[in-house]
Amino acid sequence: MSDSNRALIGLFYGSSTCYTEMASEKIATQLGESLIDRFNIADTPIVNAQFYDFIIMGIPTWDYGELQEDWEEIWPELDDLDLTGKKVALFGLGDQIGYPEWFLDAMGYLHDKLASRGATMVGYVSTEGFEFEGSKALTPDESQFVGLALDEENEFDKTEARIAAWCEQITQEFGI
Ligand SMILES: Cc1cc2nc3c(=O)[nH]c(=O)nc-3n(C[C@H](O)[C@H](O)[C@H](O)COP(=O)(O)O)c2cc1C
Repeated sequence: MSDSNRALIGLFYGSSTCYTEMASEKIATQLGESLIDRFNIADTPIVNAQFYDFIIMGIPTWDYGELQEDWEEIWPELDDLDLTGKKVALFGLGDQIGYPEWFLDAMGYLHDKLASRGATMVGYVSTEGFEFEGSKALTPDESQFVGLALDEENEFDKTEARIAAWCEQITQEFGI
């Protein structure tokens, strides 16, 4: 894709049963399709994220606190990214009732990896209203998740409002 065809924001997601993919569509609709190029990491090399100054990444947690399989496969490639000067916002999908001790863990792993590659991480949200026992996706004071928290198993009815509020938040934090 040439520079002139590229949108402002690059969104990269992995998804095994399509929930993260559907959330990525809703986020693109909310922010405006013309602002976003959306990629499934199963088909697009993650190094392409470097073309964008504003990056969104979506990751579900699987198998008791593990990375979703496509993220797991490309994980070593994240070490080659230079994200200096880039702003990155994450969204994570999980199940706070089925897996309360590992809620959204994978988003936490991705957050720490990208921060170590120089990214400025934005898009944190309050944990208020969620019920879980443990999560690797929390800020040090445990008051916030390090990205948008979505639970399509138990709180699908809250997803739309959560996405709308978060998109407004990251638009401000991106400064676009
Ligand atoms: C076998 C299995 C294991 C899961 N393990 C976790 C987990 O450890 N932590 C969590 O927060 N959610 C867990 N989930 C919930 C998924 O993250 C959730 O279903 C998510 O929406 C899947 O997203 P995807 O369809 O994009 O892959 C698990 C779901 C399944 C079916």
